[in-house]
Amino acid sequence: MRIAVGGASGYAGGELLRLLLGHPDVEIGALTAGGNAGTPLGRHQPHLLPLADRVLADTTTENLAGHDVVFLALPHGHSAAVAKELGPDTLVIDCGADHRLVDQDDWNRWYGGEHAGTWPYGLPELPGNREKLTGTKRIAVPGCYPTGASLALAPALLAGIVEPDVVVTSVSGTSGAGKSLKPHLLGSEVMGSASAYGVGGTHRHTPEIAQNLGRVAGTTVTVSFTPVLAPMPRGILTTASARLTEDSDVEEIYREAYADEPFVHVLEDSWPATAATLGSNAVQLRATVDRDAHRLVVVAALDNLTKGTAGAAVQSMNIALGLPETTGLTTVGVAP
Ligand SMILES: NC(=O)C1=CN([C@@H]2O[C@H](COP(=O)(O)OP(=O)(O)OC[C@H]3O[C@@H](n4cnc5c(N)ncnc54)[C@H](OP(=O)(O)O)[C@@H]3O)[C@@H](O)[C@H]2O)C=CC1
Ligand SMILES: CC(=O)N[C@@H](CCC(=O)OP(=O)(O)O)C(=O)O
Repeated sequence: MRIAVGGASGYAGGELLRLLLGHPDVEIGALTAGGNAGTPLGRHQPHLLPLADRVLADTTTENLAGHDVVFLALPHGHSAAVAKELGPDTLVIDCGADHRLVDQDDWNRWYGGEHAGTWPYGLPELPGNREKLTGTKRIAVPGCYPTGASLALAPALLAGIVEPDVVVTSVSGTSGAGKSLKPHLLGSEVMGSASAYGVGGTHRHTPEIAQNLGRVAGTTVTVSFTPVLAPMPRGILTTASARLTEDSDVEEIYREAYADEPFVHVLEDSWPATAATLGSNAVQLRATVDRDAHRLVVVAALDNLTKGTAGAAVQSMNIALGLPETTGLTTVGVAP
């Protein structure tokens, strides 16, 4: 199976290629970029030695056509035009946000411009998603924050044990912001400091989290989401909470919800930490009850570039193509 990666010089593109180099059914075809087209991949992804001499092509439909699978790891708003020109037989996997949202008003408010449509959503662990991914030729990969937040709260909302009004705080590593130069991500700004941003319900992942949880709960879910930037290259640690409507064995609800999921690990003896998930497609999570506050509290850790993007893309590709879901993916992290 020949694959192409649009945006191969970026963080998500690099992680896709790291995983795809270990996928037994994949042959790596075209690799494209924006301004860095014409330069060797090794200059941008020195960890991908087997591909170091490959020269990046321009991100055009012509260069990406003729592959069985095309991954698009491009900035928001750039995937739709490319995807439209790729034939219906090509599996197109968009790591950006262009095809995630269902509601036109949400799209207009949070992104704007023409809405390219909604594709099957690459978070197989949410009810109904795995079936929609099977055999599809178009996949929208979730945002990294919605992955942690949705997996943290879905079992409780599905079981109906919490109010549909949730609070989520997620600490993220800096690679979540992409590779292009951003003054607030300069080492001197980030090192030795954690800082909140997108505060007060202004982050564009808020509607995506609400969309996922609303679908699970069968009712509108209000989401108060705060992202926090931390001085680490990768990883997301999410703390999510909601008021309980009844006394329940939350540990058992979470254990059962994810018992058959190869990539979601419910911890019993320790609390999730990002370091344990680095480079792995695992989400580690644990739920408990804050008895005095009468709230469910869930902590979830994942690698924003693996399960948060590229790993989810490969996992979803496997499902779409009828391959074993775990092919080319690991739950083994890198530590310390
Ligand atoms: N980083 C993360 O944790 C996550 C990222 N994503 C999504 O994945 C996508 C890529 O993100 P990320 O890898 O972090 O971003 P990067 O900035 O690291 O990479 C962007 C890639 O797109 C290319 N590119 C930029 N502008 C253009 C253009 N005008 N035309 C064609 N190619 C272009 C860049 O090429 P060049 O080097 O030439 O500029 C580079 O290869 C985004 O949509 C992002 O939202 C999703 C979930 C998590
Ligand atoms: C730390 C950081 O800046 N993170 C990014 C989220 C990256 C991501 O998941 O997602 P998209 O695919 O939706 O861009 C941000 O807050 O914009």
